[in-house]
Amino acid sequence: MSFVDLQSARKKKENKSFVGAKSSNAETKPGNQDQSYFGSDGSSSSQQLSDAITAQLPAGLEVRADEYTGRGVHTKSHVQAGSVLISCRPRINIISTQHLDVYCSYCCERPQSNGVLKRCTRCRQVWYCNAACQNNDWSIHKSECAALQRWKSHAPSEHVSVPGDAVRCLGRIVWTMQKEGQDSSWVKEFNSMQSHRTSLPPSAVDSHAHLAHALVQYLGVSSPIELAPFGLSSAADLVDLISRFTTNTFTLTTSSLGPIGICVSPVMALVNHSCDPNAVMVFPHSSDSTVPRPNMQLIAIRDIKPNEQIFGSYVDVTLPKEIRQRELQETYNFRCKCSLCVRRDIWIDPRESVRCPKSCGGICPAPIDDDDLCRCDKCGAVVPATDSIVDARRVGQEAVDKATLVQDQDPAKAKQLTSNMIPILISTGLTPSSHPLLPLYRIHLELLVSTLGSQLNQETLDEAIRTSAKYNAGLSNVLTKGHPVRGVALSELGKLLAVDEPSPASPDSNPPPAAAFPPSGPARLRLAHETLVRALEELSIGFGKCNNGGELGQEVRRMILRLESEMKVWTQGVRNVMADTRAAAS
Ligand SMILES: C[S@@+](CC[C@H](N)C(=O)[O-])C[C@H]1O[C@@H](n2cnc3c(N)ncnc32)[C@H](O)[C@@H]1O
Repeated sequence: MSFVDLQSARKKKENKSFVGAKSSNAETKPGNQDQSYFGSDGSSSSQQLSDAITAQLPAGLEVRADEYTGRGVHTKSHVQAGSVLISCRPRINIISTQHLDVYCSYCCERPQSNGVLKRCTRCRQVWYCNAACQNNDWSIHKSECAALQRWKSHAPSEHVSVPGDAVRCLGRIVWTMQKEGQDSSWVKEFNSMQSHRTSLPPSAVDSHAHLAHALVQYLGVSSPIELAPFGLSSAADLVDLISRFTTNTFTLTTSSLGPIGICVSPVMALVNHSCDPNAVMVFPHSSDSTVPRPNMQLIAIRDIKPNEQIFGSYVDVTLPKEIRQRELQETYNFRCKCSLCVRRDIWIDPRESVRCPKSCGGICPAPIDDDDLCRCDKCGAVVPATDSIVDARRVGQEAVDKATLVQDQDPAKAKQLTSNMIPILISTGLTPSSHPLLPLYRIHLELLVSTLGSQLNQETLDEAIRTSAKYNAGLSNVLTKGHPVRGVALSELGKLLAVDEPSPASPDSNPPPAAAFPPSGPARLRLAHETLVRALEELSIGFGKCNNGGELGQEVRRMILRLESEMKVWTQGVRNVMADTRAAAS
């Protein structure tokens, strides 16, 4: 439906207007009392776009709505890849339970070198950098502190002595509402976010009910009337709260994309999803200490034309379409119709591809059913034994699920799963970007890297480098250049290559080092340098040019300089030896 169609549809909706393209126009100015918009499920919603949200949008951006995706953020002018589109401190953030003693619960930073976090002496669950962070957090932690103590006193065992992340985040949302009042801009901002209460899929009803139950317990409320001070006067309000939370929450990450918590930012929540995004949300941790932490940024990873919509991604876009669609439907309640999901041309998705059986260099679609006829895109060769590929992918998916589940508690078991499954999937012809080979490479790499700290040996280091190289090759086929996931993975590969070799191959070893991967000695250093330079290029886009690639970009830059001086020493050493040899011969 076009913008004009939308306006006529709007007229049929009794006097209501929507937040539209002409946001500067008085008729559609955000904050008008009669505003509503068409939700992505086609029903009209009463969410109003709060003035406080539009005030946070930079001048070059505006909110427009369409019938399918609801409101979304559009650019008014040309934007270059690597530009910061929105920068803000999330309104609410919490640190995940397993990281509570690692990251400050106010600024979400790790303590500076040699520093340690300090624990709240009352609840003994939440940690801060210093008294300043604790004071800044106290107005909300005050209620949280009492609730955490109450929860712990009723917990049946030590490992459930802290409520789940979602419940703790919901707690902070409602205590902020209570503290700031029902007419506050926070309540307006929160309530203007999308809710799917009227169209919840059956799969979501149980999880919402479970969350609601845990929240009520956490708040220490024993009757519905006691929810009134939080602005929750009916069960519908409670479902709305949880639906808004589920639909609009972001993962809080480190400067290298490690998940450490969750956060809510109503302005960022206006960004719609695409499986082929032109922007990403990151926490770059730039060196500018004047920026309030945590600092969340929306960054363009492609050049964006004027009037284009900005899309982030809500799910892992390296996953195949079927899995992405399922996750988007279950959590966000929509069927994705992005350019990648509706692609109709003859195109083989690298996420589901196998190598040509005749090794011509082409690829074939991975069979979904035993009787699929799959041909190479270059030479037309037919993929044989499709049933074994279908089976291997199914078992591979099971291995991914199981390895993910046991990765932290039983890494040896997880490694056994990945070590067994990877060669099977390679032998069926899956390409490195194919699912489930790509996530298996990632998990296997994480497991190898985690053992390197305690037992650095050449064999494990080399295996980690080979796995990382495969993982990077896979990512480069499915993610745009400059996507931060690519930058982080490349920097990891560069760092592994730069590790001092515990027992480098001798020049006369068999096979000759020049033919082996990874190379040894100076060739390895050169490759490390080249990889880190490429990583820095990608990080400078994905974590923002003005942030110099964020904290990780700065670390990579320092490593590049160190390698350059190391390589100079090598080169000088070789020159000296040659000069000595010449002198001795003459
Ligand atoms: C974080 S909100 C994004 C802003 C939202 N459109 C609004 O009006 O507030 C997420 C919700 O937006 C809608 N949405 C986001 N991306 C979409 C897409 N590509 N297609 C359809 N609906 C989408 C879905 O309803 C989803 O649950």
